[in-house]
Amino acid sequence: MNHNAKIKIGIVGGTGYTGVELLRLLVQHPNVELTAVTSRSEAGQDVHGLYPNLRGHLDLQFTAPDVDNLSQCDLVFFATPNGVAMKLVPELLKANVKIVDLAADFRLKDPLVWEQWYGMPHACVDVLEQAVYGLPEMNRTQIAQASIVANPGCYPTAVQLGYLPLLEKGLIDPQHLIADSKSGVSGAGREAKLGSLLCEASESFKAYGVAGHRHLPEIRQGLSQATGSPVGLTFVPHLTPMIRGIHATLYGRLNADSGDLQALYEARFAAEPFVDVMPAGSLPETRSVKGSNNCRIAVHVPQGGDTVVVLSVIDNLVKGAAGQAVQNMNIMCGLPESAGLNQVALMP
Ligand SMILES: NC(=O)C1=CN([C@@H]2O[C@H](COP(=O)(O)OP(=O)(O)OC[C@H]3O[C@@H](n4cnc5c(N)ncnc54)[C@H](OP(=O)(O)O)[C@@H]3O)[C@@H](O)[C@H]2O)C=CC1
Ligand SMILES: CC(=O)N[C@@H](CCC(=O)OP(=O)(O)O)C(=O)O
Repeated sequence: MNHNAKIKIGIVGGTGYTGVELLRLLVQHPNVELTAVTSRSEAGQDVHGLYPNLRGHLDLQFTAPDVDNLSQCDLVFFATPNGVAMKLVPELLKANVKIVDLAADFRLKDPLVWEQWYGMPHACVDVLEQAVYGLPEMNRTQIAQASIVANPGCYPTAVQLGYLPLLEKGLIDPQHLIADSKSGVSGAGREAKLGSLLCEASESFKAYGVAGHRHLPEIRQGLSQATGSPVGLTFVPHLTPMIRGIHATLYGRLNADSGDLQALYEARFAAEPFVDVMPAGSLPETRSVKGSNNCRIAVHVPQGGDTVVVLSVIDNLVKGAAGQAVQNMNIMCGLPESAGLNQVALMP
């Protein structure tokens, strides 16, 4: 790709929380030009009319999601509910448009598993086969060659990054992994839902999806790739009364000779621009990554026992969605991986 010409970008689903987060990041990206931002409900309206944070940064109107219009782009992000992208992507790929899907349409390699968890048959199994799972810390080389990237889910990003070093080295029992994970309410999207109301979600804390959450097969698929064989995982998500952030507390039973885990984590992520292994004994906070594309990780072995506890935090809308999507775009387009992604988190 010619680095002097700006990459023409389309966003399908520009009114949602991940859509506006893509806009926040991309208006400051040096190598892109936003050419199409879609919304069915806001078509014809100024984007900055809905999101005043973009006033002075973007002069564009929402348009209806039209394939002919989107085909003029070099790369299109889908920030839409599950099941939307798979209907439009085949035509866009034929028009040589690269795709990053923030939804789950292309994340699960087995179409029957997808149907089981998402309740609908897959619309383009051939495209599913060519899609690359967009966790750069695992699949960077394949992402660089991909026409279509499946951006990981928010919980799966925090959980997989936290477990990878231990599983790659075979240091924990892969059959009894426990991922106790908490998310802010923006993880549920902008659409009106009872559970997202202030009076329902604030000043309270609860688990959900204990019997089975659709991120379970996604995390299992990624961790099985890391170990080379199926893993056993108990994944319990929780809703916390905050807007952004994911905190995953990950447990594993150590094998006898596990060695210096702090050194292992530091070495595994030394070259990763967006994974910060914190000093021994640290307790990462979600606010330390709020608004940034970082994952901060700390590794503990309480009382020197046989259980390792890994703490992994991300912003669900950034490393868990839009930031990782831009990171994938950078890799796919041969740009510096950190281009447009150097935001420092907001504290407090
Ligand atoms: N929120 C988060 O933290 C994360 C979300 N994701 C995933 O990213 C995707 C987007 O999430 P989020 O931004 O939270 O969702 P929202 O509900 O906030 O936004 C959805 C967007 O999609 C558009 N849309 C809805 N239906 C269609 C359709 N049939 N055709 C075209 N556009 C449509 C909506 O606009 P309009 O109706 O006006 O067209 C809206 O802009 C989802 O798949 C979600 O699971 C992934 C990781 C984290
Ligand atoms: C707090 C909350 O509701 N979180 C969402 C997950 C976030 C997400 O959007 O994940 P996908 O991209 O895989 O759909 C949930 O549990 O359904």
